[in-house]
Amino acid sequence: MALTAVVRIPTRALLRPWARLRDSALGWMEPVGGVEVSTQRFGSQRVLVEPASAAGVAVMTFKNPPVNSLSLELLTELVINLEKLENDKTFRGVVLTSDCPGIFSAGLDLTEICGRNPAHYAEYWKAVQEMWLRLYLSNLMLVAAINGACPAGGCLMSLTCDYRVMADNPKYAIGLNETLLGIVAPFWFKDTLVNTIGHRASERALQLGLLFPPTEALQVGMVDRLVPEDQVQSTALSVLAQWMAIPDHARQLTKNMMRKPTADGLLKKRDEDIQNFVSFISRDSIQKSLQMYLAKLRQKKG
Ligand SMILES: CC/C=C\CC/C=C/CC(=O)SCCNC(=O)CCNC(=O)[C@H](O)C(C)(C)COP(=O)(O)OP(=O)(O)OC[C@H]1O[C@@H](n2cnc3c(N)ncnc32)[C@H](O)[C@@H]1OP(=O)(O)O
Repeated sequence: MALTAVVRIPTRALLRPWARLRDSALGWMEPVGGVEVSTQRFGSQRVLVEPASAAGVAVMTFKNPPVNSLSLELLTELVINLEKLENDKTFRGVVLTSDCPGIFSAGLDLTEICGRNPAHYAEYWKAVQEMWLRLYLSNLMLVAAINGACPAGGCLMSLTCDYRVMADNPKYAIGLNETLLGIVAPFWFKDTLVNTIGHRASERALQLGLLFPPTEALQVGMVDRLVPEDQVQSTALSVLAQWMAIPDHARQLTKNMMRKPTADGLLKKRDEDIQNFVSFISRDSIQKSLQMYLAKLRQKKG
């Protein structure tokens, strides 16, 4: 496979995302008795962040209708808000969930990787890498409250969390279905899955692009718990309450020990991975496959 395209990788956007988006954090910190504590809802247009009633816990809700596709804007806002939470030492745990009924996230925004130019693909892929690295290596305890469909990039996002609670609704499915779109999950998607469900199950799931209904997802270990739909968030919060009992320092060092070697795999060749992605996604045959897939999604309604 010849991977020869050379593209300029824009660095302005994600290295300093603060400079790119207007900060809409209202009442981020309130001085109380000389100590700064977070008390109010904050976040941005597509990522709401709300302190939970339990101390030290926040709920991060994705709100990018209709399907929470991971657009460049959503990815940027996610990273900004995560960084705020990481920097605010009052928070130790975060529940990630969705505001779109029946959908956790439809994964990467196909309109970002279809019909655009190489510079855009490079900028977008850098944002996807950044989202994965920040979530995967986060010092915070992350619990995914999967309240709907969770394909591809949505599944990847949930796999970066420390624990996954999924709605027990057979209409929903979770998995890395990239091959069904004619594309290939990159090595770091694969590594994240292997670290979660093991090599053999990953090999089968990735080749076949399997989307697991909740019961099968639980059996294979892709999610940790199934609960009725209206209990997904409350269960995620109670899981976090249990994890909060562990001393942070020891837990964080342990998490880092488990995950750093996988993250290093990407950190060592981020630029090469971007070049590979841009070459691959720019091919006519891949663009045709993506266009056909998008057209099929759009036709579903008609
Ligand atoms: C070298 C490495 C190379 C490549 C690696 C690239 C990695 C990619 C990973 C990915 O994440 S690719 C994205 C994969 N995602 C999917 O396959 C999910 C596709 N969507 C669905 O299956 C369904 O939309 C749903 C189950 C999430 C929701 O179903 P439903 O509630 O019936 O909604 P609709 O299907 O009617 O969709 C509403 C609306 O949203 C558009 N849309 C859906 N998914 C995406 C998406 N991922 N990106 C952009 N837009 C999406 C859909 O076309 C509809 O648009 P309308 O204009 O018709 O309203």
